[in-house]
Amino acid sequence: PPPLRDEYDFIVVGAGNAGCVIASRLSENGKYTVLLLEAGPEPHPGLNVPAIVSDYIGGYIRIYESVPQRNANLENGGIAEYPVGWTLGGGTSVNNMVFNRGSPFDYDGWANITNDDGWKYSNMLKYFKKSEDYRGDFPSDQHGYNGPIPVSRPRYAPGLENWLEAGRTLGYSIADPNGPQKISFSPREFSKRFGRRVSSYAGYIRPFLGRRRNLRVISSAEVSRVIFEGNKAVGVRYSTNSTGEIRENNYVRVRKDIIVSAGVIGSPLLLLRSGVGPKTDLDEAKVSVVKDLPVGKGLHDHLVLGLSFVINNRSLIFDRERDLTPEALRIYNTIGDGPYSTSGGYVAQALIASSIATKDRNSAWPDYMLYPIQSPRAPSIFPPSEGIEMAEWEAPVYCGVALGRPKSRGSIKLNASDVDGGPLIDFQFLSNPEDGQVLLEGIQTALKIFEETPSYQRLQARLAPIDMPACQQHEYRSEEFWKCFIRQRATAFIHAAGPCRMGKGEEDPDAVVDSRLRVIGVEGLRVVDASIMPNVVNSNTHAPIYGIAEKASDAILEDWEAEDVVGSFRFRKPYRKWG
Ligand SMILES: Cc1cc2nc3c(=O)[nH]c(=O)nc-3n(C[C@H](O)[C@H](O)[C@H](O)COP(=O)(O)OP(=O)(O)OC[C@H]3O[C@@H](n4cnc5c(N)ncnc54)[C@H](O)[C@@H]3O)c2cc1C
Repeated sequence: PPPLRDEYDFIVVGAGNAGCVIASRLSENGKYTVLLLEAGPEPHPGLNVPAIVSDYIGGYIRIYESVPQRNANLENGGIAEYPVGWTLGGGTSVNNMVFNRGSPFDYDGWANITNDDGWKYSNMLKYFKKSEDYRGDFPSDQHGYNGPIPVSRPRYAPGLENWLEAGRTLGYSIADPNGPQKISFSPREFSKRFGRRVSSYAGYIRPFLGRRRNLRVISSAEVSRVIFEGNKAVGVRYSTNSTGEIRENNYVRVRKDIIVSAGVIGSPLLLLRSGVGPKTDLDEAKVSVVKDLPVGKGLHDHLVLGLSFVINNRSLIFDRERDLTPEALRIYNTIGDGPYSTSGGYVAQALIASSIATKDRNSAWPDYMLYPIQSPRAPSIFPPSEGIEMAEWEAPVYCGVALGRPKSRGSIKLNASDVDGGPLIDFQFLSNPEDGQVLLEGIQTALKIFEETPSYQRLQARLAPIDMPACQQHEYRSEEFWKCFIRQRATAFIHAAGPCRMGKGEEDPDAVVDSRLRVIGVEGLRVVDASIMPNVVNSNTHAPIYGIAEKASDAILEDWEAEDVVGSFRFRKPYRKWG
């Protein structure tokens, strides 16, 4: 790698989904020096093989826990686990790779909130296209074909046809999951090439390592503070831990901008520890205040729960023990498909609008997502299938029910008695009752799909009995029962957003960054990642973050190119005077 300098034009904190895009784009034209600091290590190559990610993921995530929630996840004491990627590539090195861009209404809503039409879907489209190398089932002018992130889906997709047929029966169209979102059923597409994961690190950074002398990447380097002189961010302190030898208090200075892309927990935490946040909270934690801003407020996440069903056909599930055979490995290595290419049996999804969307006059804007998981091993956020009684020819499948446009808002705060320890994360799930209503309607639609459509009736699909003592005072499957079930089971979908939300600027009391993602009221500091979304998109989050980061890179380059022109005039003026 190029030698470490004392000072860089740009320092990017966090080589995750957004950070890799920013560091890559800012170093592309060769004019600027860029340092990319990542707290986690190099990712393990095993993370690239979708079916076996769970064997490796443990060493490459950090798991936070929420404070006990009053209305959600009660079966786990209200504590929602929140894992984040802790490795080069961040979330994109550990996630399930489901690629969904979200609804045009999501982005048009951000344009309204920020008063900046640059965020409208029609203006974001070029950035989505720039990030994408589309190989999916729905080619159109909505897609890019030369970007760093390949988007495709394996042909191996057990149960996909049943799902799509059920959608058609219920009157839904089958649509592109990554084009402008519609109320529809779809196959799922993923950020994979040849059945292998392509993370932000693999797509945006690795091809240029050693080739760009102006780009330096350091892994296992955790930034502890942004350092200010007055209200100007001038550098960062970080510790390194590459060879097991910890070196604290390294310092590096910045000439132009520090871009904080440390993720939805890491970014607000770093800002708060550095003195940017609500004055009362910082005073309580004895952190001296650089700028009083609502950092940490506005945290929210999609809320998800799993329903377990049983079907009569074991060939329609991915069963790891049965399916990962030497022959399957041969197929995977030859054509990049087959059981090794599946992200745990994720094959399809549906996006639907509830009565709440209609009440809000947004009936074309879906607000919940349903997705089948064709596997006995559900993600850890769902209960295991072991307890389900079934015949040997039967198989368990799950249906994920996810709230897409949550209205409840929570917060992330420093723990005042341990500023450098874990934060206090409070999603305030279901504090807005409309969120529970949307989930209830989601459950009802899932039941309709599995119990009332011929494609699942042929599979003799049935709901696995729910044994939930906390809800047994309610009639089984009554509305009250489901409301109780939601409070017991619903948990974080790991798509959190909002604690550094963007807004109109200084006059907007809820905003931390302006629409060019500059931290309000300080100089030389930006935030670019999931935490800037004022309202989370109604979709999985990694495809939208590629678009956000591409747009932000353009804004940063534009701003500094304009500044450099002004700067050169500032420099020349005295010459003219003296001349
Ligand atoms: C298990 C899991 C499954 C998921 N599945 C999907 C899916 O299928 N599809 C989808 O679209 N989304 C999925 N997501 C969500 C999605 O991946 C994330 O929302 C998204 O990648 C977050 O991007 P980001 O840029 O905001 O942050 P991240 O990608 O999390 O990047 C932040 C980076 O900053 C680093 N960091 C943090 N603090 C510091 C510090 N102080 N100093 C230096 N570095 C720091 C972290 O290690 C990390 O690498 C999933 C997430 C997880 C965890």
